[in-house]
Amino acid sequence: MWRRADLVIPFILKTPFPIVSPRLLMKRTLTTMDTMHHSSTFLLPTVPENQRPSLTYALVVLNHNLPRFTPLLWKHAQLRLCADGGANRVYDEIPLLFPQEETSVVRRRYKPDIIKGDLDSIRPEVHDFYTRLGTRIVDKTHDQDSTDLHKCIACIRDFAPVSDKSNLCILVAGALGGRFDHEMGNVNVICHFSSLRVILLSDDNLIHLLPRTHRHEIHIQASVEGPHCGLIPIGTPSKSSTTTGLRWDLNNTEMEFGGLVSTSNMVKGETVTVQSDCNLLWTISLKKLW
Ligand SMILES: Nc1ncnc2c1ncn2[C@@H]1O[C@H](COP(=O)(O)OP(=O)(O)OP(=O)(O)O)[C@@H](O)[C@H]1O
Ligand SMILES: Cc1ncc(C[n+]2csc(CCO)c2C)c(N)n1
Repeated sequence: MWRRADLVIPFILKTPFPIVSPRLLMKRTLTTMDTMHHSSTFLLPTVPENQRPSLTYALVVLNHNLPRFTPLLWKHAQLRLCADGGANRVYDEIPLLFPQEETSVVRRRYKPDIIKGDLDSIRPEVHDFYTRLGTRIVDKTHDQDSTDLHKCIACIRDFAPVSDKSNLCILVAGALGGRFDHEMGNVNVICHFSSLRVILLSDDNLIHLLPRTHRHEIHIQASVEGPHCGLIPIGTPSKSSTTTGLRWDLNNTEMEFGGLVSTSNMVKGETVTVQSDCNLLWTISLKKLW
């Protein structure tokens, strides 16, 4: 659980996926490589007892169309940030998801803990509204070399309590389907913070990184996601990727941009496993339920 004091006391990052040398990595691959589990239970209205995640969630709202399931993410999260103009989205769009309720009541219920960025997009009335509610507004105008999302993830990484770091999961709402430079900037952020679990979300898609340091088990929540999926080598070509549970499985397969990348693939059952010599992006379609 985050307390206010936790937000102001920096801690040294203890990476959940320690950096290992290629030789050691090879040795571990041949012996035991740790398995990392992934499950989109944060998209379920109620999570069954036997699927309760051991993760702590933080939510970052970006300045693009809010996914309709944002209230669900908000409920799961223990810390809620808006990246600059993301605050306008919470202010304008959350009340539209509750048409039966009074706008001002809904607005007060959805109070971000922090608004962070260069603050060139948040509107003055939105800034005033959340200042009065007690939201911490962090102005970083001088930094024009990193995106507002980058600033938010760095803030969560630096200020989350040490005990929460290894099971911290950051959900990013409104990350896809907008301006392509912003989308690529958002994907770059998950690569930059590759030791953290960061999940990019839109109404239609979910994307996260599968670090090469681990074997991965993805537990498909078929009621909310799939069947369309993809595995994409990002940054460097993969000499060898192997999967189970896909319509078109990879078997020590090479992948690279300009050659083969696994798009338009499909999940077959409840579990997909992935192992690769490179970091891969995992993407899966979301169902139109909300
Ligand atoms: N069209 C979009 N598609 C995807 N993500 C977006 C889009 N617009 C904004 N974002 C995300 O929301 C964050 C906040 O955006 P905002 O519009 O407030 O500021 P910006 O000046 O456009 O972004 P930045 O300062 O990060 O370049 C951005 O850092 C980015 O991650
Ligand atoms: C090579 C290079 N390309 C673009 C930018 C501009 N830029 C990158 S992130 C960002 C957002 C700040 O909120 C801005 C303006 C830069 N600095 N360096």
